Amino acid sequence: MDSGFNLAKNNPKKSANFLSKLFFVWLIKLFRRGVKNGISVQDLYLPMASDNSKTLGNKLERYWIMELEEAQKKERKPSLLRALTKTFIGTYLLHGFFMFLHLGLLRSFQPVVLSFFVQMFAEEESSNEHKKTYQYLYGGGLLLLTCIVVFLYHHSTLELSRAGMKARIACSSLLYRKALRLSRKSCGTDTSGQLVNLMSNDFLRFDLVAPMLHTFWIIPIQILLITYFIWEEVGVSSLAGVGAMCILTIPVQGVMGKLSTILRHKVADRTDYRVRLMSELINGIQVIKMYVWEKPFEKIVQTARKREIKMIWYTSHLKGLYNSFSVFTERVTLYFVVICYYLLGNRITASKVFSMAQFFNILQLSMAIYFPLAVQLGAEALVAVKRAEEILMLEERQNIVKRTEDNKGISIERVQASWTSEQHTLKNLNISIPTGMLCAIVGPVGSGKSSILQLILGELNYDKGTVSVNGEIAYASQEPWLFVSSVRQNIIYIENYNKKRYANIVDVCALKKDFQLFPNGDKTLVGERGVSLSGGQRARINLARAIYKEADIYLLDDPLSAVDTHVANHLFDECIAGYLRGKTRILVTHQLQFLKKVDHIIVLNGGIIEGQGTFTELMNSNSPYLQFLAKKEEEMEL
Ligand SMILES: Nc1ncnc2c1ncn2[C@@H]1O[C@H](COP(=O)(O)OP(=O)(O)OP(=O)(O)O)[C@@H](O)[C@H]1O
Repeated sequence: MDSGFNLAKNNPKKSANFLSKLFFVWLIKLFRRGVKNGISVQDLYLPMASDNSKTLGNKLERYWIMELEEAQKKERKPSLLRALTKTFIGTYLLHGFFMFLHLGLLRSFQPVVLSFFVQMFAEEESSNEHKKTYQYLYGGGLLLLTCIVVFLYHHSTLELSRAGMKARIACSSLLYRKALRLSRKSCGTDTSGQLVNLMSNDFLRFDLVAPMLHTFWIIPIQILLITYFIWEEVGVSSLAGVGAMCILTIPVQGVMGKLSTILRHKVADRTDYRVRLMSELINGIQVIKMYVWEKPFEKIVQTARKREIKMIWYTSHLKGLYNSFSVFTERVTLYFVVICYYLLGNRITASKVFSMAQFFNILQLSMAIYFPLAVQLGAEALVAVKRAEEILMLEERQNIVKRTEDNKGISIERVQASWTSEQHTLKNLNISIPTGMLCAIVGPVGSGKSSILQLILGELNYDKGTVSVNGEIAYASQEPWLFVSSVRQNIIYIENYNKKRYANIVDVCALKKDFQLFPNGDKTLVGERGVSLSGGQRARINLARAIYKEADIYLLDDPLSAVDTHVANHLFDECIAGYLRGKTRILVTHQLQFLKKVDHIIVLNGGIIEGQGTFTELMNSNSPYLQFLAKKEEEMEL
């Protein structure tokens, strides 16, 4: 549960002065360390306050909630893209303007100054009296222009990438928060694979796409400006070059953009499937090894990976094909212009060819590299946003916990709830459990016992009736859940360690003897998902974690079935009926001997309450399920 370290070094950018920021001097220490020893996670600085995941997550969440409300009012689909735009538009536009300055304006002027500079060395200019002064002037201008372009380029690209990084972090934070609120019903779908893939893969596109997005409006302006400059240099011949450049790039880009969206969707789906498959395999690795199913499962994974790689192969080839276009576009266009200019009877000079080579180099960079890259990354980022939207729209847990002063621990009235749209799992449920009562839920397999606990936890949403729960809830699941850490950490979980309480709980959960058997007592490490423990030990540690939490209501899903009768009696008498006395408790169980000791029993069958009351009341009313349990017990005793 603990990542093991915290970043401790303050970010030097915070205290850096203007010059240090301008030349990135604040980073030199880190680079030096990197050159000497390589950089490890411990060397990294604390993020700036404005890059903090909590701050960014809060900001985006605010706009996302506003977007949800607006979409509901206007009866349209909510858009994460709109929320993202509202969150980051300020800084993004400012640095977009700086990008326009260097990419759109200053870069386009560079070849013009270069042309003047080259002209100063041409023979016919030798008569010019101020030739030297102009040479210095244009040379200095060129140098100054290059310096400004370099500074603007680095700082605006860095800040725009930072905006992309912020969008990635904010989206990851928003999805993480959503994942914690998802109902069990939503978790049952393909969600976990999708979440992992989105956070580790899809959202990375934001960092890359952020500096590129401005090219959508800057490049058309740049093209107009450069076309004008080329026109000034070579007149009508410029159209041949710009036309050739447009033909070689725009249609290809359109096709590329469409194809890359389709392929990205396919790759993402196949990666989701593989990640889900792998996580299921790892979860069930014990069973797979036990039945020696390694080879067939290896084949399944290989097939999934092959299908994924096939799509990645197509994407890479498409990228390769397009990159090969960019290599000859610049030369071909320059060739067209020069030939056209010559055929129209003009004389070609060095200043014209040099400046035009530069103009076409810029055009080629923008039209054949930046623009298509922006189209491709934009399409991929859009797919990521759409996929994130799907998760953000999934059903959430209902928060039904109330704190009222009345004596009602749990009250469920006329509730109808279902996991799927086809069938109702719980029907017309009426339960009232006063504070401090010990209530047992019994019923055949699949009758809905665990579903009632999920309903109380707010994990199963209901479409009719009311559920009110008065107080804090602790829950012990039917399937024990353990994480990789010490046994003690598995029990205290996220609560504070209280020696006395902990010792009591170890005692009532019959764990003392087990701790003596462990090599390091309760400090023994639990292996991945508790593989080094027996089923009974896992169930008791899982129960102990729920009991350790100071709560008003304890929901215990069949904790006694994984242990022998002797231990089950100890758990019931010492823990459930003893230590937790005075708390509201719901115990799911199949064991008749405990039903005699509880205050209230609910008999469930097919999602309907077949009967409820004390043990004697139910036996007197000939409850079929209790009769069945009693008969079974008699048979066992014989
Ligand atoms: N997370 C879930 N998603 C979809 N359906 C579910 C989910 N959990 C339970 N169900 C369905 O709800 C019905 C009731 O299941 P539930 O687990 O509540 O029964 P149960 O009485 O606790 O059974 P058992 O004694 O085996 O634990 C079953 O048909 C089951 O398939």
